[in-house]
Order: sequence, then C-alpha cells, then structure tokens
Amino acid sequence: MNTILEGRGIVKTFGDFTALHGIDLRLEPGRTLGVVGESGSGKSTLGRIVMRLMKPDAGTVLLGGRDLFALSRSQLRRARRDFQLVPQDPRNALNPTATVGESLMFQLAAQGVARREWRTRIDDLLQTVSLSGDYAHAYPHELSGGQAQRVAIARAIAGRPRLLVCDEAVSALDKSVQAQVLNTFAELQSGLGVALFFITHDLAVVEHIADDLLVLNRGRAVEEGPTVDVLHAPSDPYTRELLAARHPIPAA
Ligand SMILES: Nc1ncnc2c1ncn2[C@@H]1O[C@H](COP(=O)(O)OP(=O)(O)OP(=O)(O)O)[C@@H](O)[C@H]1O
Repeated sequence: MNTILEGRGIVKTFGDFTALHGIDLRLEPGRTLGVVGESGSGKSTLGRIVMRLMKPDAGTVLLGGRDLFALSRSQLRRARRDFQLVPQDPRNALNPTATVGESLMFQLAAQGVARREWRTRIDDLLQTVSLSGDYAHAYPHELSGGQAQRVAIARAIAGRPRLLVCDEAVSALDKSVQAQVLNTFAELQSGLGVALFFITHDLAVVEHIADDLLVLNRGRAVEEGPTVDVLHAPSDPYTRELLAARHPIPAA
C-alpha cells in the first residue's frame, strides 16, 4: 500500500527551545492517525509542518512518496488539491460576507471544476456533511458551531483530497455535536477513502475514529501504534494520564 504521508526524524526548534525532537509518523490512504497530547506538546507545530506551512529544521515529510519541501510552486499547487486543512474555528475561517454556496463555489472554481457542475457538486457536498441544500443560502453567522464545522469540512473535501489535516477540528463543539461531526468524519472516510491526520488534546475524540495513535509529550513521541493496543496497554505513564483525563463522548 502507498503511504500517503510519512514523516522521518522531524525536528523543529524555536530559538533555544526544541518543540519537536525527531518525530516519525506514517499514514496510509483511507486511514486515520490520531495525534494526541496536552497543550504545548507540539501537535500544531507538527500539523503546520505536514501542511508545509512551516519548515522543519531537520527531517523529511513525504506526501505520496514525494518530498513535500522539495516540490516546486506549481507542483505544490497541484499537491495542495490532495491535502486540505480543517480548522479549529470554522466561523473565523469562513468568509463572513459570502454565503455557504459562494464559499463552496469559490473552492470548486479554485480546484478547476467546470461552472456547469458547481450546482450539483454543492448539493452533493452539503449532503455528504448531512446538511440540506437550503444551507447554500446561509451566511456563516446564521450557522451553529456544528453546522459551520460541517461547512468547513464540505469546503475542505470540495477538491476530493486524499488527506485531511484536522487541527482540534471538533474541540470547540459541545460533546453531543462533537459526536455528530465525528460521525461525519467516519462516513467521509468510508465513503471517500480520505486519510485523516487528526490532531487533538482529547483522547476521547479520537479513540473511536483513529486506526493509529501518535502520542506527543513535550515534543517527543512517547507512544505510537494501533489505537486498540495503545488504549488497552499504554506503555507510557503520560498516555495513562491522558486516558484517565478523557471525557467520553456520547454516541450520536
Ligand atoms: N512560533 C513560535 N515561536 C516560539 N515558540 C513556539 C512557536 N510555535 C509554537 N511554539 C512553542 O512550541 C511548543 C509546541 O507548541 P504547539 O502549538 O505545537 O503545541 P500544541 O500541542 O499544538 O498545543 P496547543 O494545543 O496549545 O496549540 C509550545 O511550547 C509553544 O510555545
């Protein structure tokens, strides 16, 4: 199987401070890697690096087997269609003056989708994230947090990416809404075969959707492996603390 995302020995320093101490990671197509750790453990820094929003000081990131940091501008533009970010706060990320339909249209146009397909594609996208077609006329301020997050997901999948990087993508939502949006992610994965790189401080968020876990503590990978193994027999004391601190999410 082709690995969609691979990190080898990723190091990131800020002045004298080392935020990431040689992180290795691996994500196969259609699978979910949960990246878990407390605030300050280096999760977002790792997320920025795999999105090529920040350069590591050492190490490599391979996207579909190609060195992400060696891609030319035009190669990067093409590769960008394959990986998209789902942000933490969708209402800030959505253009407040554009309707949901306009935001999606803009994204489809940027991805080179022909104008005659926009309408059907927007309906399909909204349906995929369990929103009715009427939401195409809504403005971001008219949406609840859960609805806005679904729109952000719809926008991220408009170009049919192979990888979604989700940085605390459900953390701002109430537990019951979290469960619904997590279901949407799980359906996306089974329906579209998208790989998810799912960053969260809350182990409960990823325990049901992640195939594998990477647990970070102060910039070091303290645990990595299949979720069932990590949760049933955590080898690191820090993971045991995270497990004890998690708040179960009710079923949607
Ligand atoms: N641009 C920066 N300059 C200096 N230090 C930084 C910078 N970005 C991150 N750091 C530091 O690197 C460490 C890891 O930060 P990072 O945001 O990756 O952690 P995190 O696990 O995502 O935490 P949070 O959930 O709070 O965002 C922190 O100690 C942070 O202060």
